[in-house]
Amino acid sequence: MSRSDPAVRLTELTVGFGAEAPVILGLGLVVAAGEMVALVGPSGCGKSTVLRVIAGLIAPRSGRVERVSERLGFVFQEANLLPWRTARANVRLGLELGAAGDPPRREWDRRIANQLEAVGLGPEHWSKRPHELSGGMRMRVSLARALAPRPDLLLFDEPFAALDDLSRKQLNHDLNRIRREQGWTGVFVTHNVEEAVYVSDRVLVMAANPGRVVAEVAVPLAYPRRHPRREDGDFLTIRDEIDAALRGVVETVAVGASA
Ligand SMILES: Nc1ncnc2c1ncn2[C@@H]1O[C@H](COP(=O)(O)OP(=O)(O)OP(=O)(O)O)[C@@H](O)[C@H]1O
Repeated sequence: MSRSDPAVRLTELTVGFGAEAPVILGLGLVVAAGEMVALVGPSGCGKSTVLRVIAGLIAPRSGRVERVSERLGFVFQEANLLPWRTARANVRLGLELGAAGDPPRREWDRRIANQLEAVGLGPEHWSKRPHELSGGMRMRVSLARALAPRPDLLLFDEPFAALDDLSRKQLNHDLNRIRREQGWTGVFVTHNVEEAVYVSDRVLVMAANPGRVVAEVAVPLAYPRRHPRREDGDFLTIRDEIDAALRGVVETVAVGASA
């Protein structure tokens, strides 16, 4: 794909494990450069699998996977920090594992400091080890580690699901700011519809058995996005539309199960 192409394009994707029936069937997904797309859907519909296919960790049975850039970051629900390393040294790991010579070593300290500041972690925390940080702070370190090599594409697998509601909302807000500042493309898996609407430009609703996209809802809300947004009519309309699509998916499953 050339530079003007979408950042990610999945075409007629079918994925299965072993001899089992496919878990994803005929899925298509196009993510424009700079766009954030959220994936929601019932447990087991294949959201994480889609991320792993995009990352090249799983080969599909059939279909095409196209990605403009190899510069990819992955953020998981667990921060997965090295317990013996400080916050700063954990972010350094992102550079150690990145492309050799990029950025040059003399720029590492500045890059690490910039990313820790971008994710809202002050210098007073940089020398702390993970057990001295809160869950929200650990996630911020994890985010900084993924951002440090300056990826073009970030894949988020329920990154804030284990956090309390306030921390999650704060991180949603900060993520929007960081994306605006840094301009990467993202695919964000979540079970939380409000979060999906808050952090994305478009929400795709997936159904299970087999996993596929059944609805697509645009989120034409301008930055900055406010919390709480209960008074924001557009936000509620969009959230309700996604909720209705999800209810449809779950009811279909229930009817299928009783048939
Ligand atoms: N490595 C694997 N081997 C066999 N089956 C797998 C493997 N990975 C995923 N699956 C199956 O593929 C289906 C989709 O799993 P996936 O984790 O992508 O769903 P999900 O939508 O992310 O679920 P959740 O919301 O619960 O995290 C599930 O039925 C799961 O059991």
